[in-house]
Amino acid sequence: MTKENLWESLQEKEKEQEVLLSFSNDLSAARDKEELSRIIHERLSELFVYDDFVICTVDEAQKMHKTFFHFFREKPKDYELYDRVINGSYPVEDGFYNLVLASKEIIRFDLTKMELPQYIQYHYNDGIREVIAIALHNQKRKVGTFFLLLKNPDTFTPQALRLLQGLSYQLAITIANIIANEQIEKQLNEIRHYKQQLEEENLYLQEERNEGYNFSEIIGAGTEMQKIFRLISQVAPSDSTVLLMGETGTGKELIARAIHNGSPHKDKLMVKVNCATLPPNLIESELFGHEKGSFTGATERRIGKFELANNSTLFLDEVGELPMELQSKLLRVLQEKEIERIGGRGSIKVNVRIIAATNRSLQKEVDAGRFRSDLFYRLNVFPVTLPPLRNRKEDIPVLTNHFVARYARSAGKKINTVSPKVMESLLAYSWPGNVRELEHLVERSVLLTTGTTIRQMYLPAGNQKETNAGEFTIVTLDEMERTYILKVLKVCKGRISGPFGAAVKLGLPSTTLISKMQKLGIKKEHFHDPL
Ligand SMILES: Nc1ncnc2c1ncn2[C@@H]1O[C@H](COP(=O)(O)OP(=O)(O)OP(=O)(O)O)[C@@H](O)[C@H]1O
Repeated sequence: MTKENLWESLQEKEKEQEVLLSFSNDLSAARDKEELSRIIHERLSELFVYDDFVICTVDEAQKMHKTFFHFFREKPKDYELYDRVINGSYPVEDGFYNLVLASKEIIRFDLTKMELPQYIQYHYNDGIREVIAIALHNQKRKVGTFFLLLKNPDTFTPQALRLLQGLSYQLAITIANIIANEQIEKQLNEIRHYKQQLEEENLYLQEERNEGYNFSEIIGAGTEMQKIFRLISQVAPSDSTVLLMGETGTGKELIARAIHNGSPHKDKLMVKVNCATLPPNLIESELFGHEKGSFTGATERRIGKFELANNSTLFLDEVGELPMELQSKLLRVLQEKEIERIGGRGSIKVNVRIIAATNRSLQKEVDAGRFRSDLFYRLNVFPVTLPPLRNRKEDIPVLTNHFVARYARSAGKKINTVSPKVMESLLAYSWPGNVRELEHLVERSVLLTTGTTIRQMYLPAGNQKETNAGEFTIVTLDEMERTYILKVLKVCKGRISGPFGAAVKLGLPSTTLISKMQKLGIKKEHFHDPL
């Protein structure tokens, strides 16, 4: 080599080093695939003539490879086919890919002279005739491959190949970093998901605590409740769906909690949804959750009660109130054991034990066409019907004493019993509101009592059996009015307004009746047909 040639060659090498250095600097700044592709394309176009490029990655076991990024100049004609080919996963050992991966040098493939694997055949059909391929190594690990696709072969000089070889090291490092970043991002998303789940659980627990439930004490010495206890202990340890039926206030929720507490999931939270109190447009989101922006008002992603109850129990209270559309969705979830968040892209597997409760007869609802029969059969796996309090009078004394003790304790009073006369009136009363009504009555009486014995309890009029002809119980005007309105509502089958509604019968505008009902604490469940 002459002095001039040597000098030229040195200058050329120096230029190459410069190009490599600045290219490497650019590459190391790439944070994601898109940025990486933009940098590669901008910089490579300054140096070489090529059509497309593809970066592939190999899996941990070095058995399969797939496309990491494909840069194309012309939009694929058959996008469906393109999508299938590019998103496919292919074995490394195909007589093509393994050659590239094993080689430390750049390999040039003349596609007209060889048998082509499917993913290369696709590019060949698109007019590509030469592939310049290089393996990407990061430290000792093979990360993947880089393919330059050329429609017009032979445009590459030995200098261009050298440059490409030099670039492959930085390229491998960048790709390994991007993959690591993607994994970290994925893990962060999972952590965010669990954090959100924990926050929701926490919030839920606080709400539950505020409601002040006491799960451990279910009173029921009589034969009716003893039968229920036997049923509960049979079903609790299994994962069977339970349908609790019974009038309002008979203790369905209490029993649901007892079943959960006797189940293998007792250490987890039992999640409750009241299907009657949620506005119909929110039930779906409440049950299945929603993604951010999936509807107006969905400012944050929210996981639904089904997801919250994963590997635990979901208590669907007042399930008979579920709108028809939601009934179908619930049925699908129960059958397929997976949910879809509103606005979500995929389904999420859930393992949830269902306890449903209703104070309506679901069979009657099915007959009336208001409840899907297939959902009814799904829920009616293990039905338990709680008896109304009037049919288990033997429990009234012990329940009364239990509530007296509880409310006296919390009021800081030394009340320990009720007078025989009061007990007699409690036993004679028909208890339309069941145990809840008894509980509230005792609570009120405890507050009004000054001595150690409750001597007076103000039972609503109209429901007592006459103990002595000619005797009548004095009640407040509010109680009288409440009982009368309830009676009229029952006669009117729960209709408030309209020509056959209670308002017309009572000679009141329906708005006045509604506000009276609110004032007197009359709720829908008080005048719905009991079972
Ligand atoms: N056997 C019982 N022993 C002690 N307390 C009871 C019993 N049954 C019900 N209660 C109490 O009565 C109240 C009403 O019970 P619960 O909420 O479980 O009834 P429910 O049938 O679910 O009512 P609804 O249908 O109106 O939701 C609760 O405070 C509960 O603790």
